[in-house]
Amino acid sequence: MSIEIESINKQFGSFTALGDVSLSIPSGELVALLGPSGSGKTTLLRIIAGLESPDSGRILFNGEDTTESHVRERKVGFVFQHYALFKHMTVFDNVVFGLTVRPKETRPSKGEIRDKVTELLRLVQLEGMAKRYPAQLSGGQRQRIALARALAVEPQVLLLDEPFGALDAQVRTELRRWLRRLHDEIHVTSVFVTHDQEEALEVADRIVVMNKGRIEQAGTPDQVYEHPANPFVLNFLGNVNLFHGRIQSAGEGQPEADNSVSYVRSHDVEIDRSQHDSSSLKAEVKHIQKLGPSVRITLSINDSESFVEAELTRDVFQNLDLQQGEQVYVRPRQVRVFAEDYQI
Ligand SMILES: Nc1ncnc2c1ncn2[C@@H]1O[C@H](COP(=O)(O)OP(=O)(O)OP(=O)(O)O)[C@@H](O)[C@H]1O
Repeated sequence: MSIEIESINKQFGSFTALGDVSLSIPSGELVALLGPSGSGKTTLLRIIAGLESPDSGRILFNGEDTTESHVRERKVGFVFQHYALFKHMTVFDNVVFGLTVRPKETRPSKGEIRDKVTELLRLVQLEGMAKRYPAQLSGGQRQRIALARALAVEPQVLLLDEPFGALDAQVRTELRRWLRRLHDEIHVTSVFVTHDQEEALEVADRIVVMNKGRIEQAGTPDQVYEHPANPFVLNFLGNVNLFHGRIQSAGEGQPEADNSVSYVRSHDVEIDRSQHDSSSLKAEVKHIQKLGPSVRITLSINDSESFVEAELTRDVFQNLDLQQGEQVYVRPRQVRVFAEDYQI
């Protein structure tokens, strides 16, 4: 089922939660709504679901206006961050809940329901757990059961609001890979909300970057990462350094614009012991912070007030054998230039 979001506006009092948001989601796509807290992701998701109505604009499912139709008629499945399963019910009963509450005429037979649960538990890789209670499952397993429950009613659209937000980092990583594989298997049009750029980059077919109730950019993970439309997107998808005016990057010509701001991602800053070329800037190592597989170095550029952050792999850091207080050279590998007046 395709989703068409047409010029959606939503105010809460005088606050604009969504300002003229339009987006086309083709059938079968897995889309991530990515943005900082308060950017309007959940509001948009709730409007797609029919849990909230827009002040103006339309939502079309397969070309049909659903704006007035009730949440039950929209055939959407939900998974929320804290979608508590019914504690007193087994996994089996939780998964089939949406089917057993249907009127008799449309309710599947007991045999059909049993087959369905077996199939769904296979899909979420929790075969053999039908008789357990939620308290006997891990957080990650519970979210997979929540997903099985959402899928039981054969939704045309699956909406996920920070589905792995409450889980620890390792389980989160496992589950997002698993969600990607699951989507490759079932191809249901899915929209998931996240503020975690890594999660969006890894899972989604397309990322919609939101900020202050507007869409800053929509594109494939490669497009938004490699060709950010503006400094907000660049900054949100990785740490950046900001230089007023022009700076030269290694291997590239000098940027043209005069009143421009240059942005360099931390992992695009190279540190050398000797001056490489005219793009090298002399700097002092101020601070070294080890972050698992990478190391973040803060440097101050000599004869200026500017600080630069460089992110190095452990290997590169160890080879350089950097010490706090040392004089080195920094070289931006890739510089992106945007007009000065853009606010991050
Ligand atoms: N029912 C409401 N009444 C008033 N303000 C609201 C309501 N719902 C949301 N808002 C406001 O609208 C803005 C957007 O909220 P929304 O939940 O869509 O953001 P979000 O991007 O999903 O953020 P988060 O990642 O923190 O959940 C926020 O500033 C929020 O306070």
